[in-house]
Amino acid sequence: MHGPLGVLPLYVRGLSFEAGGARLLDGVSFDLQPGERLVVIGPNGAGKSLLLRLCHGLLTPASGSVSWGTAPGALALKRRAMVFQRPLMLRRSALANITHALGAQGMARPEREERAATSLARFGLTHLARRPARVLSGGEQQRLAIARAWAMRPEVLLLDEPTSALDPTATRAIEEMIMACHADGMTIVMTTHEMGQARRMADRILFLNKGRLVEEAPAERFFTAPATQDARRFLNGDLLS
Ligand SMILES: Nc1ncnc2c1ncn2[C@@H]1O[C@H](COP(=O)(O)OP(=O)(O)OP(=O)(O)O)[C@@H](O)[C@H]1O
Repeated sequence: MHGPLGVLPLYVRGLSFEAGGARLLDGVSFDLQPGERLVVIGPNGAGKSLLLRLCHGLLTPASGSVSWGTAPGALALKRRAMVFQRPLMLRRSALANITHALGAQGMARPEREERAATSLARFGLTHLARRPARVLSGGEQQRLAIARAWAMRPEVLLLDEPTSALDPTATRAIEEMIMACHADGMTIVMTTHEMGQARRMADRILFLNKGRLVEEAPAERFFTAPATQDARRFLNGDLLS
């Protein structure tokens, strides 16, 4: 999945974001290497969603830079996909939501149909193909959103709290899908509130607090021996936003 013009590594340097006169993200720097599962955690309002949105180009930084590999801009955008907390579905069938997204990327119709069907089958969702996407349950919609993202064959999948509105069964299904995307070669960046999920999913942790990157560490080390007092307090449930 990584062509010569890939989007990785990602280099984020001194990234800041301001709104309403407030500095909401302040000087965040990190790298992302191919094949990683990077999980961004931190209290409410820490800036996790902002960081993902800035990385995906949905927001413009006040200062600093986001630099995605060597692929030129338009191609780099095609090579990453973002999944939101509440999926955006068009008023059409589950299958058509995928074919539409592929069409928007310029894929020819016969290939779109085949790719969309393959994607639903990959995740055991074929039975939903003809159902209107908007009447699917929250968990089904999120599974469809990930199948749609997978269909684009991105190098990088960005997920912003993909399970926060879901029950434990649906959460497990989504986690398995994300792991399957990773097994298929995609690099994963996700935010979560749920520390059990962060432990299950992460190779590496970025811990944000009040718009700053407080700690960056391999997941095992972060959870067994956090280096900062803020991270220790957060893991003990004592650090509130
Ligand atoms: N476009 C915006 N304009 C003004 N303030 C914003 C904007 N987007 C986010 N914020 C504020 O920036 C801060 C960080 O928001 P962000 O959504 O990134 O936090 P988060 O870490 O994802 O939190 P949560 O875990 O609650 O989702 C919050 O105080 C939020 O209210």
